Amino acid sequence: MYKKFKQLVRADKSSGHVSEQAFSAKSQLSPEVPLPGRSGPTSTNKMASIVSADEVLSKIRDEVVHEGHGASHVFLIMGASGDLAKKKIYPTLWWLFRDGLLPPKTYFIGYARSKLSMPALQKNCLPYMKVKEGEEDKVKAFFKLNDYVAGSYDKTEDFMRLNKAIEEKGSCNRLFYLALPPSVFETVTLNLKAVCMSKGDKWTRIVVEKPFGRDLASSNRLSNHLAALFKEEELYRIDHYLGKEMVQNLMVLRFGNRIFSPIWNRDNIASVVISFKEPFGTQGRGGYFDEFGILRDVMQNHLLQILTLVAMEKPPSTHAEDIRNEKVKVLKSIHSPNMEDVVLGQYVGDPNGSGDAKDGYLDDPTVPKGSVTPTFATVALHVQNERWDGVPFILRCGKALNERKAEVRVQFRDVAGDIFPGGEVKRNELVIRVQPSEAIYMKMMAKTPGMSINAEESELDLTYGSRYKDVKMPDAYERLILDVFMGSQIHFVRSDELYEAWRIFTPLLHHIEKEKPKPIPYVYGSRGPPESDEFFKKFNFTYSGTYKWPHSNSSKM
Ligand SMILES: NC(=O)C1=CN([C@@H]2O[C@H](COP(=O)(O)OP(=O)(O)OC[C@H]3O[C@@H](n4cnc5c(N)ncnc54)[C@H](OP(=O)(O)O)[C@@H]3O)[C@@H](O)[C@H]2O)C=CC1
Ligand SMILES: O=C1O[C@H](COP(=O)(O)O)[C@@H](O)[C@H](O)[C@H]1O
Repeated sequence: MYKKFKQLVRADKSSGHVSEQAFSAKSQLSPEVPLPGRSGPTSTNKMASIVSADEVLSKIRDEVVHEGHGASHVFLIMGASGDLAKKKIYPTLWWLFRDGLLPPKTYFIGYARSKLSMPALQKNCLPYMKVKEGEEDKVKAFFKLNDYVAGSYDKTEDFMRLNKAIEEKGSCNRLFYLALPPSVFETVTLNLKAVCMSKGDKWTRIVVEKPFGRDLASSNRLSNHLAALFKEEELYRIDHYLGKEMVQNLMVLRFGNRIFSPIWNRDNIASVVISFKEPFGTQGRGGYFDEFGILRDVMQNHLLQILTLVAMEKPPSTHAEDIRNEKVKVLKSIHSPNMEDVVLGQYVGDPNGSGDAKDGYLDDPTVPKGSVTPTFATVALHVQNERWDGVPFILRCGKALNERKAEVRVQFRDVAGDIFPGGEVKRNELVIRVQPSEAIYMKMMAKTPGMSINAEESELDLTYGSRYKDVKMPDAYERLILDVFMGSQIHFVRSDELYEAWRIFTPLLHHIEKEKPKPIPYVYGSRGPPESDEFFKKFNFTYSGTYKWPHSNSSKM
């Protein structure tokens, strides 16, 4: 029955196979879904021109809550019994509800195979919801709006029951969050399309979580499947890094400041480093991780998305399609890296460490014996266009490292004709710290205060913790889920972006899988393999180690 249904939908869409070009043409044509009560691009521009999180939140209240035309919304959590649902999705919905950011008539329905009662589901989620004292009544009110339907992922009758539960809420917009394993993805989406779509003037939006395939072919299969069922503007592919404050800030920083545009190019920038570091290993989830490895888990999506925002040309507007068109152009200018552009590592236990740190990746009982899956990778990508030719973009990510950190480091070229004796002049570096403790700082030379005329390293510093003391910084999922309510796709991945991301990484991934190069061992809690630092030098990133920041506890701010 599913096959037949799929064929029918495909037949409807002429060829049934949606090519890369077709994706691209279609998404370039389709305008962004407008905010409730407003026309598309204008409203989106308005949102993007606001900088502070507080302003954004109050604007959202205006736009979504008060201009929601009184429409009912049902938020469906598909896979409601799972890890993502309990740790991220339910807590996020609760925070949005608590802060009054959701449209007034929003209901929540969880769906999964487990025969759970609502109190049992509530018990699973509560530990992650950070309910504060005094919020007990509100949390009760939140759960009163929640229902749970148990059903299979492949029986249409079960989806009919789900549809009935939705219909009991009246005519409503429907937002399906697919917090599901890839194995049930196809049958669930087929059933949703068959029996659970909204009717009349109400919309249906589908939020899709990664993994979006595991290489170009599987990702294309998934994209074609989804394109046969839903319109691109109904699909929201989440990359939660696009919901982070400092990642969203990249556009404003680059295009809202006159000082950066003239220097943002190969004439002035020596190299760009985009880093992700985590201080813990696979924590017993190595079985899952081993199927993907760090390149698929973090680099191909989060770090590459950040790269596109650093490297893209200025879009004509902040309309989602204009931004995503520019991001795709950057990706199209990147060739696949080969093994000379790569350092791979795998963590080993630290005999002197405590707790988890004693165990290496291969000590995780869920990891296959002798696995060569990398838990650390440094890759140099080259954006071969007029702006960036010759500027390496060094992407680096790893688990079980010495700290939690995500940052972008734009290192400028050496000052020409240095007049200061003793080699004191160091390269400028613009650092955008994504997490923890958001900050933007420019490492720069200044005269040593006092009688001397020496130059010394100092900084221009925008530390969010001190500059925006009372601003509540929303979590990435809060922003992104609200975006879905509002119909804004700016911070979601379009199908052609996904295509290009896999095109870049698939040859390398296949090579690694075939040749099984042994990753370089690095000790749990270290900075990764020393070879990665050598690699940085080779790709024109100069580390002097001389810069000193006066506040010793800066990274804890
Ligand atoms: N607003 C704020 O909060 C500000 C905070 N600071 C803080 O000051 C401190 C120093 O600033 P930062 O810009 O990091 O200064 P540095 O240029 O000294 O960079 C230090 C970082 O360089 C990396 N590194 C170490 N050895 C090498 C190597 N051989 N090759 C390449 N990279 C290497 C390390 O990070 P990795 O292990 O990731 O490679 C290290 O953390 C940081 O803690 C920073 O957060 C500074 C300015 C403003
Ligand atoms: O997507 C993923 O991201 C998390 C890190 O997210 P963060 O917001 O905590 O930085 C990572 O732990 C996980 O392996 C990866 O799949």
